[in-house]
Amino acid sequence: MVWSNNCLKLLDQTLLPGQVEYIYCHSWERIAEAIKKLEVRGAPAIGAAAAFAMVFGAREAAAANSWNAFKTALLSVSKQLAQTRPTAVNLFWALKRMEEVVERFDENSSPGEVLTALEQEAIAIAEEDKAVNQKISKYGASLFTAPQAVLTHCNAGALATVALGTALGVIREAKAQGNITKVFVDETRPLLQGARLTAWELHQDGIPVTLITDNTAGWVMKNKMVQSVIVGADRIARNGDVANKIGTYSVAVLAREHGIPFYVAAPVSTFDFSIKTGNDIPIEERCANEVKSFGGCCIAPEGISVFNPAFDVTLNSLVTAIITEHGVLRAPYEQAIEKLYQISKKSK
Ligand SMILES: CSC[C@H]1O[C@H](OP(=O)(O)O)[C@H](O)[C@@H]1O
Repeated sequence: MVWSNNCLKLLDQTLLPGQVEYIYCHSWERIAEAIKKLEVRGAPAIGAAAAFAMVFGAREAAAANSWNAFKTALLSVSKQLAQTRPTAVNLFWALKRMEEVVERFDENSSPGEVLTALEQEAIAIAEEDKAVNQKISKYGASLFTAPQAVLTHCNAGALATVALGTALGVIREAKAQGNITKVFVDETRPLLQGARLTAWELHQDGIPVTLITDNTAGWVMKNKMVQSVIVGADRIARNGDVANKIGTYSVAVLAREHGIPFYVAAPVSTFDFSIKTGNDIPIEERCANEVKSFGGCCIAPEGISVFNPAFDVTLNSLVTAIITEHGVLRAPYEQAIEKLYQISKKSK
């Protein structure tokens, strides 16, 4: 994503890999639509996009005739952005950061001052994500100490973040260090973020990719074709339970069964310090048609019921390590995440 000349330029991820086309957003409503339609997706990317949406929202709200009316109008925009997708906590983390900027001002502040501060905060959120992913990549690569094949699920790459990616950032760094021989990519039904996005990203980088169907992951592990698994995350609870794309839990159970390490790469902004366990993570359910059709063709009988959760929750007991910008966390996760929480508070 690129912010320039009062426009947020987004790569339309619904058209990849066949078409590389951009969306030029000049309003908070267009960004909200892009998040809902997964034209922009991935927890950190959603957060950064929402931050820029708040910049547009503030400019619209600045037409209000009082400070309180401005704040009320902007809060309304924030609430509507919060309705776009429920699981990725980065969305709410970014909205909160933008709202906190407004609290630094009052009715005596000039509108220009407030708008400039909000734009600077959105830019900071985007720039921080790039730096955070570089740190995650370095810490994560330290776990790959010998050449190996790795499996990943969904897309936690540059497309899911502002740049570089979380899980794919680790894979890129480990590859640069000579420790990734091949990446097995789960296609990731129903929206195929793995086949369409991760395979595209890694292929562009010249990293050897082998695409598999989601139900091949177990057989790949059983046949010792991979030595590790790494995925991203959308929300991590204080006990280390991890919400991620549907199918992640199954991969984690298979990895445990086959004695393969299961790594999660995620920034502090993906931790929800307000919830104790994964039971409290809201799981987005999406429309039935995403499952009942494929490429515009009906693949199931009309009238049948569909259960289409976009995420699942991997229990902390199945997670070998969580890679963050402050280092690698290991069990017991309650203590490790409490330390992370203290570090994150100090770094504010
Ligand atoms: C680096 S966060 C990526 C995370 O987000 C994806 O979900 P979606 O494509 O629905 O936004 C998936 O869970 C990825 O692991």
